[in-house]
Amino acid sequence: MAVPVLSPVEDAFRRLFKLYRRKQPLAELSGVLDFNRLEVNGSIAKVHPAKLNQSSVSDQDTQSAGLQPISKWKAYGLEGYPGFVFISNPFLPGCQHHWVKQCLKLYPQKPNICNLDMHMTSEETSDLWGKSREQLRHKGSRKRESRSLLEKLRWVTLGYHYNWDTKRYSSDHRSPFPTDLAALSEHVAAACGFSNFKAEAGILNYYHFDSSLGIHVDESELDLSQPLLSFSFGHSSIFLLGGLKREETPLPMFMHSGDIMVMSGISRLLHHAVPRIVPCPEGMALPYCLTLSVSEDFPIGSSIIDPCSEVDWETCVAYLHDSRINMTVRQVLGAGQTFPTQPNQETCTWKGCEGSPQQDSEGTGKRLKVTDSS
Ligand SMILES: O=C(O)CCC(=O)C(=O)O
Ligand SMILES: [Fe+2]
Repeated sequence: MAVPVLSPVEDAFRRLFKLYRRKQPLAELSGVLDFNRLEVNGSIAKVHPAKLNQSSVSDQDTQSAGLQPISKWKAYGLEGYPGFVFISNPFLPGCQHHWVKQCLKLYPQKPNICNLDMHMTSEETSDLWGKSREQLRHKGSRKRESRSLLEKLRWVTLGYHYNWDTKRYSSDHRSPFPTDLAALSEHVAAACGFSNFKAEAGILNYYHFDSSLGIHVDESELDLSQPLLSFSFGHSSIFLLGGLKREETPLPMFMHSGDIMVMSGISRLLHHAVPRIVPCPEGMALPYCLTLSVSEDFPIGSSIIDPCSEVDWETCVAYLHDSRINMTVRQVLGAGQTFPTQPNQETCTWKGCEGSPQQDSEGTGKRLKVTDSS
């Protein structure tokens, strides 16, 4: 006889996740912390300025990665969340375009891996950009069923490819990590005090207005003493930052285009989720910061930012109309560390790590990916 599966007791995190994911009626968002509106809602949590290492990266190097000088960044910490740093859009005008284009045009290409590879041939998944451009251009006038391949993209893995089934990385499942994204990540990590951070794995998540990402902890990396970096572009999201235990009540906050989150120390192991994508605060088709162009004196030739042509940007804009892209970057191995020879050998190098499996929103340990509500 089949043993009935008991559904887990609904905890505070799951309750809030469902509340914010709900479409009808939409949840009241006044309790969601907005780092751009601290004068209005700063009392939702105790927010304080985060101390950055201003001399860790030269102004020339930050500029080359499309970032403002570190001295100009608005960076915040949260009382009760040691190691958590929120950097409110530190990108220079027009420089987010490069990262959006890379996420749509370059990073989905082989040898990187994406969700479409799971059920399509390599020929079918080659040149997603070229195959989607026309459809994206006619987005306004077409039916929902005719989503382009780019709009069917849910995730891309870079560097050490995260294995969604085993929830592990391995030495033989790796491709070169993009050098531009490594430089951006290493500058941000250095500014937050992690000058030897190595960008080794990336997970890019692609969301639409009906997408969410369930409750989970990122703990598959073997060196958890290094931070996890998260970069957001396009429409905004509600991000729920929970506790070490899955059921603890999370703090809801907005992530807008250009915002960066750094999770380190204890915060590296906190549960989190993205229940909902919401239109950018300006209520426009595109966040205001994405309508800005690169300034005339930007040193394009000596930058890792490759200017996005007008026609490429048109395709990006059509895609971003109802989308959000998030890039997370992780260091997998500590200096001199290697992968365990036996699959179950514990090698985690941070004492806070208990090595339990990544959990999805149902707490079943199933694969965790961006999903769309039907
Ligand atoms: O999209 C986000 O903001 C979060 C992504 C995330 O948590 C992950 O990729 O592990
Ligand atoms: Fe995560």
